[in-house]
Amino acid sequence: MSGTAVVVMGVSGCGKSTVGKACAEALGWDFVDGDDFHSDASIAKMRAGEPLTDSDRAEWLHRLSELLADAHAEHRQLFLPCSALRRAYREQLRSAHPGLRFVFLSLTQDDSLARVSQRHGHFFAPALVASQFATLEAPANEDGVLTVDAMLPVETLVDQVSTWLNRA
Ligand SMILES: Nc1ncnc2c1ncn2[C@@H]1O[C@H](COP(=O)(O)OP(=O)(O)OP(=O)(O)O)[C@@H](O)[C@H]1O
Ligand SMILES: O=C(O)[C@H](O)[C@@H](O)[C@H](O)[C@H](O)CO
Repeated sequence: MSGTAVVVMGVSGCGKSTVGKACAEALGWDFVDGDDFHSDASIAKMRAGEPLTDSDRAEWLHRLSELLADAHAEHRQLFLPCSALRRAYREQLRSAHPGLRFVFLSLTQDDSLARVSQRHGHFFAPALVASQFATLEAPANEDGVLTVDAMLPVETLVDQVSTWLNRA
């Protein structure tokens, strides 16, 4: 699995950071949080309850693509949480890292809203959850994708991801 990178994707509150971090710890891989690559302007927008546009996301995805290209060149094993809501965003990331994999954490809008509303100290405004679902293009029929139920316990999700990676 040398050089494997996994983008943990899905709408806000699906558990990308939690599950990505737990998988990285369990497997001894690197963890880099995609949210750390947003511009200050994008963070301010999300805090204010304003959805990001394609052009807001373009620069962010460009930075993440550079990170993935470096990881590929260095044969780094990496978990990277990134919403990657649209297929075009995923294609952009794939073009930076051949063989890039995605774990899609799937959950309902009600469950996402409940999680985002209960979470404290995070910039993401709960009012934005609906727009996340409006933007989401689920990664059906795409190669290298594992879809999992985001409401399962974290340990179960780590097991599912590890089994999938070991099978490849
Ligand atoms: N499998 C799970 N079971 C129970 N609670 C979970 C699970 N996954 C995440 N959570 C909780 O749900 C909330 C959202 O999780 P997290 O911040 O990891 O989501 P996220 O997808 O990274 O969100 P964002 O994209 O908004 O940063 C947190 O309070 C976290 O503790
Ligand atoms: O693509 C987007 O609309 C945004 O990037 C969000 O999804 C955030 O990155 C994150 O999920 C919030 O914490």
